[in-house]
Amino acid sequence: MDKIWGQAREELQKIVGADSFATWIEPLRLAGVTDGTAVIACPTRFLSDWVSRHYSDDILKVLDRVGGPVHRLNFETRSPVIRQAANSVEPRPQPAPRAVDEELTAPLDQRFTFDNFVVGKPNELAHAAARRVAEGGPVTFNPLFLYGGVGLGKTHLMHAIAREIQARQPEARVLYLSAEQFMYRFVQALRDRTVMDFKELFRTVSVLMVDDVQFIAGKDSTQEEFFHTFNTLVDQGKQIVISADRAPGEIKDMEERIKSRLQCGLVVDLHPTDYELRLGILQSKTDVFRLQYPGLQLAPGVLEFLAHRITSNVRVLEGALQRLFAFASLMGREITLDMTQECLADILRANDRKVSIEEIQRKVAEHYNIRLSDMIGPKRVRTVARPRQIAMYLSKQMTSRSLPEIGRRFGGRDHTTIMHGVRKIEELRSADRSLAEDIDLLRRLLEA
Ligand SMILES: Nc1ncnc2c1ncn2[C@@H]1O[C@H](COP(=O)(O)OP(=O)(O)OP(=O)(O)O)[C@@H](O)[C@H]1O
Repeated sequence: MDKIWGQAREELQKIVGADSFATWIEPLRLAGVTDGTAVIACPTRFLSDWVSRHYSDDILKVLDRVGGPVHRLNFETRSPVIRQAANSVEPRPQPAPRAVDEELTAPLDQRFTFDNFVVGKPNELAHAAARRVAEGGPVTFNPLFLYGGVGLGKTHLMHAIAREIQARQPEARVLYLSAEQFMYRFVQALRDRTVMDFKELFRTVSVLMVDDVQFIAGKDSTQEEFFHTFNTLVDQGKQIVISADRAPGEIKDMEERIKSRLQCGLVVDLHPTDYELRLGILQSKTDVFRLQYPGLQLAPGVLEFLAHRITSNVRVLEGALQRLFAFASLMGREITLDMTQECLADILRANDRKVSIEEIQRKVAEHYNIRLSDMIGPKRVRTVARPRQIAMYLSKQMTSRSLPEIGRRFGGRDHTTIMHGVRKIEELRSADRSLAEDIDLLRRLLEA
């Protein structure tokens, strides 16, 4: 069976494409073939319904060819290996179009465009400068130096610039590569005694873009060569764009004259993301995932929860959302707050901001001008009960405590009371703008 299914999978991947294959076919197994009926084991009912509706004909045709005769398919839901399967649906990198200089330039990721780049306060200057360079025209600042911490969008902006320039000026020679590639090319040229060709190649480009320039710090001959290349291009009025993980002045073991050259143009910083930017990015990525996983429902409050709890960097945020969609799709369930906490427990733990339930209760009580003791007391009047529910909601959102634990901290209330409170606020949030604003404010105060 394994051999037949192995061959069938290869053929199916060609027919349906890598992404659909990873999402829909990869988790399936061929359990057996009896009297022309193939039994396909699916980890969830959702998956079996979807596959039988959309891929039955393809599967039947392929199985008939490689393991035939097969006239019918029978989909059975069998216990899944969820985590493994969830891991396997990571979207494959798309084949990337290459920039003008096929031989030298690094491949550009087609997802990294200006359209897909979400702009907020922390990155608006970097974005504006990148756009300006991408528009072409007279070189006003040279180089453009973009820097910022891990996963904040430097490479994304670099690729977007390269693509945009290529689209606007197809004749321009845009050379985009990492500083590491620059060094390897240079070392290779030294070894092959083709340094003159190397120099010539670099010096004839229209736009040079070098990612992660901090890599060449401490590598003397590479720095020297980079410095000459840089100067020649600047003298010729060619645009240079550089990225690094820190400001030029802070790159250790980089020659002073290079540092000062790197600071000659415009140096812009991609700041760590704030809540609004993270939420914007999550909304934009969700639109993409919805196309990939049609029909999946996302409960209100989940994106806000992620934007609050995952603050490390955009790459982690994106990975978390991707895992969530894949998991929900395999389980055939709506993405709820509970599922999010279960599925992303490791990421959430790593990002835990350590806000305590007591702090939440104190802040909420102060904000609504009620006594702290009312948080745990029995009063049911709305002026007390509503703030208490808000504190329950924030405790669920901002800590990794379970519902029973939260219940204990709210005067020994049952976990179903906490669940009711959390749901109530989730509902009210979408309907009541001023309540939603209050909650956001409280969150910000607690995070500060
Ligand atoms: N503002 C944004 N809008 C949309 N996606 C973003 C944004 N910022 C970052 N990303 C996404 O986050 C991921 C990481 O970004 P990128 O690779 O550009 O980071 P980086 O700053 O180059 O990090 P590193 O220092 O690790 O190279 C990418 O998938 C990118 O598309």
